[in-house]
Amino acid sequence: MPTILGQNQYGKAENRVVKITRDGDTHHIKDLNVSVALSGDMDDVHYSGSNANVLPTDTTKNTVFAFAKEYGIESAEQFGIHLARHFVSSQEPIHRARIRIEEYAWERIATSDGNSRFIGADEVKHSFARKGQETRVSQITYDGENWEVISGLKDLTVMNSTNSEFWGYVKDKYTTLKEAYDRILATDVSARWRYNWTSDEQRMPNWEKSYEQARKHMLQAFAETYSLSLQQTLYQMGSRIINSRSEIDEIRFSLPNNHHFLVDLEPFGLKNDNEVYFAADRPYGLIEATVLRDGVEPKIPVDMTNL
Ligand SMILES: O=c1[nH]c(=O)c2[nH]c(=O)[nH]c2[nH]1
Repeated sequence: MPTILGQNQYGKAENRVVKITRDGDTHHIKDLNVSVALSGDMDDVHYSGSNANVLPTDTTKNTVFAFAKEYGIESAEQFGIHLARHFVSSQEPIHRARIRIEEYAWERIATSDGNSRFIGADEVKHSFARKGQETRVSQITYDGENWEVISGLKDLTVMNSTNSEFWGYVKDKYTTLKEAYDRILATDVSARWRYNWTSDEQRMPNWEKSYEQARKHMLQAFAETYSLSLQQTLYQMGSRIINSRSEIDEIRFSLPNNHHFLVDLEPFGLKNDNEVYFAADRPYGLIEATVLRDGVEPKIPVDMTNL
């Protein structure tokens, strides 16, 4: 049965590039998921396996990261235009380039007090929360006499583009991790907190206000902690809530460490001065712990934050 090749395209999909632009100590983030699809004179590679017209998909990936440094990311559209033009105009066999880009929006974490050296008027200059995606959750249990209310949130994605280090850890024969003195710290917060209210219906907490305040304190602690580990940041987030909200006795966190690896741009003659990162999705470190008011029995189940 004779066959012919139909429409075809190829390239590297889902290049997760994060670009930090430093304007003094104010940082700006562009966080993109860039997919490259090229087409042109590609009959030979399909029919005979000749790669003579094939720019490797690996090269298309490198180009995305190198262009983030060389041209910056002014907008997704502008970045896509640069890339598409480059592939079509620099490679004779390539006639068409389709660049698809998803952009993840971030907003600065607001603070109430201006007393931290990291804080401007009312925003942290290097701390961001991803726009509009967290889910608020709660679990209410009643046995006819007593109530147990556990509230929380999941998928609250936050990032500090500086003020995070990780060093001084155990090194054995399998350790390859390099010590970091200025890294990105990013996580998707999953937290559950337990209210100490159990019965007096006249003295029920204001659930809406309590949620807003717990979320706010958690975010402020994330933004304001100069972090030596995600574990340390977790503890600060938890104790800030316990110390500022008397109605909450216990909080449990599950925090993935969303790794951002500096891209080696030296092969392209470019210096990466903590600007261009590859946002890896897996594997990730997973840091989990409960923070309790002193003297209180822990009651939040260990696995609850993973639900
Ligand atoms: O904040 C961190 N805590 C760790 O336990 C850890 N382990 C690791 O490889 N990187 C990190 N980062």
